[in-house]
Amino acid sequence: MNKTITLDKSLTNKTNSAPDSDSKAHQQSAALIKAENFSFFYGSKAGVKDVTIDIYQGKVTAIIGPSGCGKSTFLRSINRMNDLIPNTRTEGVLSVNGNNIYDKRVNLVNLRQQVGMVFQRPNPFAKSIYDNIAFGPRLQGISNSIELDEIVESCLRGAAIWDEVKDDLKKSALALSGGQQQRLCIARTLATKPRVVLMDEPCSALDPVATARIEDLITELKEKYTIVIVTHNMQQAARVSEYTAFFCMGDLVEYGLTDQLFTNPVQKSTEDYITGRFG
Ligand SMILES: Nc1ncnc2c1ncn2[C@@H]1O[C@H](COP(=O)(O)OP(=O)(O)OP(=O)(O)O)[C@@H](O)[C@H]1O
Repeated sequence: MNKTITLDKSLTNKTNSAPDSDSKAHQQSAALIKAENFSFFYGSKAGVKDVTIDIYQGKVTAIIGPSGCGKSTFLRSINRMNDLIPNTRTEGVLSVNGNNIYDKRVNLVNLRQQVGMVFQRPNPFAKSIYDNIAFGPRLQGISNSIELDEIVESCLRGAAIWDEVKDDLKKSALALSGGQQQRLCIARTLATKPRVVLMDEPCSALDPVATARIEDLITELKEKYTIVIVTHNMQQAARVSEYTAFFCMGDLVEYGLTDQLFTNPVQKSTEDYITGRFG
């Protein structure tokens, strides 16, 4: 992943591309993430099977489905977080910006810099607010204090938390509320200048007010980032995403525009899930 990122312009719609009715959105965005017959195995058991999907740049894509259907497995595959689990393997291709991320030559540090991740529970470092944000840039070799100050401010602004913390940058991040901690973690992710932000149920530990702030933030962030969010909350998927992928038992069952998938699903199992008949 040392290559400069350029869009793969040759992408065309194929299985599990979003439907043609969204031609306007297609004109404006290209697939940044592409899975082609991608499977991820834990031992002999597939967590996700034969997934083919185009995920569009600058859009929010929600991944929904019942517990154990492979949502997190697929999400974590996009920045190879699952690599840490022993006895796992993949089949097929998963590419980001035209680069097969499971190619042996991929530099994982670069991959995770370009594909950041926000987890279920906020996980700030036991450091100051400032040092949480400056951590990644410092690792990337930035030591100039003026430059670091600018990065810290712009990332905290980008994550809609600057006004709340600007006078307390030396305070421990652990002293923030849960919702503030999650926005701080989003700011920390932005500090490495990712192209993609993966979010694994980012609001599951938050109250409704903090959840609403994160949802507003997601809507703002999609101007600059491609966001993929796993959520159990279908209302949240409907509120924040343009595209939704419904997984069931490791299969990608249906993928399309969020409005269409929720109002006029093609597959019976999608309809059963979104109407609460199972899951
Ligand atoms: N570390 C692991 N080792 C072995 N099997 C795993 C591991 N993690 C997940 N699995 C299996 O892979 C399948 C998909 O799990 P995954 O966590 O991706 O589902 P999920 O849809 O995200 O579930 P949930 O909504 O409950 O978080 C499940 O059958 C699960 O048991």
